[in-house]
Amino acid sequence: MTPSPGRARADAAPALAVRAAVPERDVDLDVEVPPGEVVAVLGANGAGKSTLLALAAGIIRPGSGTVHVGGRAVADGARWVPPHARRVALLAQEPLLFPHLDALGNVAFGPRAAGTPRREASRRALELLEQVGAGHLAGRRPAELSGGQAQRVALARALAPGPDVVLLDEPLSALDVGAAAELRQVLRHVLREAGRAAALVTHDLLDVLAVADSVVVLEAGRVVERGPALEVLSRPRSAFAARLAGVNLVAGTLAGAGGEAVVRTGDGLELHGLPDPACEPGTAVAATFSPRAVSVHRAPPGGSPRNTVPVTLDALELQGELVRVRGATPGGHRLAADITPGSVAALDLAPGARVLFTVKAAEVSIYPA
Ligand SMILES: Nc1ncnc2c1ncn2[C@@H]1O[C@H](COP(=O)(O)OP(=O)(O)OP(=O)(O)O)[C@@H](O)[C@H]1O
Repeated sequence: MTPSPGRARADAAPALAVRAAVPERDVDLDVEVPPGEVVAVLGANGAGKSTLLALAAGIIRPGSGTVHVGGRAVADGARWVPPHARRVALLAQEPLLFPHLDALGNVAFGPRAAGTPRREASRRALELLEQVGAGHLAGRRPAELSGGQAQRVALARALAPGPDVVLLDEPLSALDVGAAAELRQVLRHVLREAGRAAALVTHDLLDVLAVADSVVVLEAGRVVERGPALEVLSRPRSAFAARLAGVNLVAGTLAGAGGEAVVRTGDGLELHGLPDPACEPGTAVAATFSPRAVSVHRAPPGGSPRNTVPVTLDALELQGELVRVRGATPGGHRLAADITPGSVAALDLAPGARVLFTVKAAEVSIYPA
């Protein structure tokens, strides 16, 4: 797997390495999570995502191959380390907290069971609850927590024993949009920014953008694509990554703020858009917009405040009643527009045509990347 830019040390063992097959599921995987890196695991239903987590967590045994956690073999022909001794933590869709313990007790449970003295375990538990924005909930029992609050506590509990790798199985999918957005930022903070290694199974583009350093895409039990998150999403090769992206995505740096926000790329492309509140000027961001929001022109549209980008077309394909027109900017950013067959004819579009794509700033969403 491509090492993480800057963070993974070439000499450090991967936090997780699964090179294993489960023949009865027709799954044969080769997936690595470098130290300090969050890897998003993507794929359609039945692609093998849960099987990957189950192999890592020790819920199923591989038919052949090996599983390593923090450089230590936890499953191979000769060895089998049970789940509790693997130094992995699993966060599922449902928080599954102990109902009779308060939040602090839930988070301190793992360290206490491992022999940490009570006072030290409580201190550490409170620190983690504060990191996930749940310090004020320390004394509450699970029945007194909202879904989002309970999932924060479950996250703190997963982190408490100091696992080598955190496994997250669609951790936001049971939450409403608002709670999911908040927890997504918490995950970004405690995983990606804190340099904790994790494998995150998700179906959500926003999770990938906010939390993941890199992605692996699974299809029919095999890895079909892997690489840095923005690279895979902006130049998807697998059908699944293309569908997930489903949008135009341009990575760059944020300049300005609010109504004046601009994403600048290294090759001179600028896109005005609406930034997510979590975006900060000067940081890496991704501008996204739907192909349906793009208009195609042969000449610059007069007096328009829209973003205007030169594109050389390389493909036209029918998508329902519209034609998806694809091409690349001079800097190599791949973009798509969905327009009517009538427009395609009127503009005389064909591969090789040089056109201008325009999109209103109000149609461009900017997310932290
Ligand atoms: N308990 C099981 N016994 C046998 N086969 C299974 C079992 N669980 C999953 N499979 C099969 O293994 C393959 C991989 O499934 P897996 O659950 O890992 O996919 P997934 O990507 O997690 O899917 P989803 O997004 O639906 O959760 C599929 O062909 C599935 O039918």
